[in-house]
Amino acid sequence: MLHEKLQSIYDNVLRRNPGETEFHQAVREVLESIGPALGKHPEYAESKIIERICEPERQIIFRVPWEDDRGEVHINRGFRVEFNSALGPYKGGLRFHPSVYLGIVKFLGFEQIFKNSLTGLPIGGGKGGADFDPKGRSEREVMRFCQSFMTELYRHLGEYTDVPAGDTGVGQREIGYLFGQYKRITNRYESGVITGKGLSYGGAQVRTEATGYGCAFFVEEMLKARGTSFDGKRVVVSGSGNVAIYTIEKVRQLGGTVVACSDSSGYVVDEKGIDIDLLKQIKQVERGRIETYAQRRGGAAVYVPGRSVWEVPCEVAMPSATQNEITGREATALVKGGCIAVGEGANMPTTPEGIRIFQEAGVAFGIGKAANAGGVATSALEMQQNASRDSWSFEYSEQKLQDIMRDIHARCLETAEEYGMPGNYVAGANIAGFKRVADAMLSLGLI
Ligand SMILES: NC(=O)C1=CN([C@@H]2O[C@H](COP(=O)(O)OP(=O)(O)OC[C@H]3O[C@@H](n4cnc5c(N)ncnc54)[C@H](O)[C@@H]3O)[C@@H](O)[C@H]2O)C=CC1
Ligand SMILES: O=C(O)CCC(=O)C(=O)O
Repeated sequence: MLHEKLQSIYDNVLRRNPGETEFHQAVREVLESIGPALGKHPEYAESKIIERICEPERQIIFRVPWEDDRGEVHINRGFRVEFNSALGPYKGGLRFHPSVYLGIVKFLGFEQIFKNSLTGLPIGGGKGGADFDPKGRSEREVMRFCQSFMTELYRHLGEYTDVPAGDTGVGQREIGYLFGQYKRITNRYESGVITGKGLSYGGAQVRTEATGYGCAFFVEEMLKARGTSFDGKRVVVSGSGNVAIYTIEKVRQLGGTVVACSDSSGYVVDEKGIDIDLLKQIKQVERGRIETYAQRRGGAAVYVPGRSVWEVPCEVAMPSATQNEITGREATALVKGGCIAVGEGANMPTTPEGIRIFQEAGVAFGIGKAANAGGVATSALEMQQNASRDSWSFEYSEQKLQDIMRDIHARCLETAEEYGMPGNYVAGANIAGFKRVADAMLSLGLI
């Protein structure tokens, strides 16, 4: 239930952004949390801070024409939503996936405002992407697409303006092509204009691993707060992309056993624990399907096509694939199967009903904007290194990431406690993330 004033703001968001259901969901979740902060700070309402936060500062939509290997012309749609720059340049990834439309980019950009604020680092919120499907495309086709995408986007970017990175469908390969085209068009070696770069041309140690490692560190803190640890825990991770792979790797180092992971075609169960080297070979080198993993593991693993990985019982669930993958049905099954903690590596992977079920069952629920903030935080560290023409060691960078995740965890818990909702990471993350942005917006005046 929303407070009357917040309901009217939400109704206005629905009216002004018709059909953008994922954006509506993301806004509602934040509005449901921040009521108590508004009670303590009437100045936010007086200056219409919430109405302003819900309206992007700028939305860019553009045509992306490109030619495939047979000479056929394709037209895709590109997006960049520059949501909020009160804390720093717009910062957030690019998603290449056929499902991308304005509502998805706006939900991701909106989440990014609060996530970036929670890191404590000087980064605003933005997100972008295209309805391009890289699956099945050749190297050359992907390169031509990235070049055409950047040929329009470059004019909106800059290390002090807007700094993209990767997300679903955009990894180090695509970042290389995007940065190469930016450099070519502008004739500037402006390393800090994009993050997630390769180590040979301005990338930072640990950025590739950061979202998954960070999520594992966050869950470790949640478990510690409940007097337990990953040690001996049975863990399920959805997806098998960037976030999933490094979540699996770190969970194993922390003593847990990841028994299942997935892709959009199905899932694999490997009771002895997912073989991370094999998974990396299939997914990162060969860009193959998860079914191949079970084939190569012989009898040790089983492939289950076309079903949700959330039917596999576990003590810790780490959704790392896509939005709304855990609905009320999956959450109920997870609780019945003995799940005690959830760490969201993906953005908004749990529906509002799923969140309610976890919270009512007393499951430690680590919301994505806190649990997966390690990726963007390490991007901000990459920007710091680029600005000072420096590069830090892996060990130093990983320690920084772990410290940041511990701080975020502590901030969520302290804020939830302060506002009378102890242990509620959703409320803690939303209120703490919101307050920092709101205070900066008040200081900057009506802009
Ligand atoms: N890359 C990053 O640094 C960050 C990513 N995220 C979020 O994490 C999630 C995953 O992103 P990445 O790992 O970067 O993307 P990716 O493109 O590397 O991997 C995505 C994975 O999800 C799987 N997947 C997609 N749709 C699926 C479905 N319907 N059912 C089952 N599996 C499905 C794909 O098969 C693939 O294994 C997204 O929600 C993204 O927004 C969040 C924070 C940072
Ligand atoms: O590293 C970044 O700038 C963005 C990461 C991202 O897209 C996310 O946090 O969802």
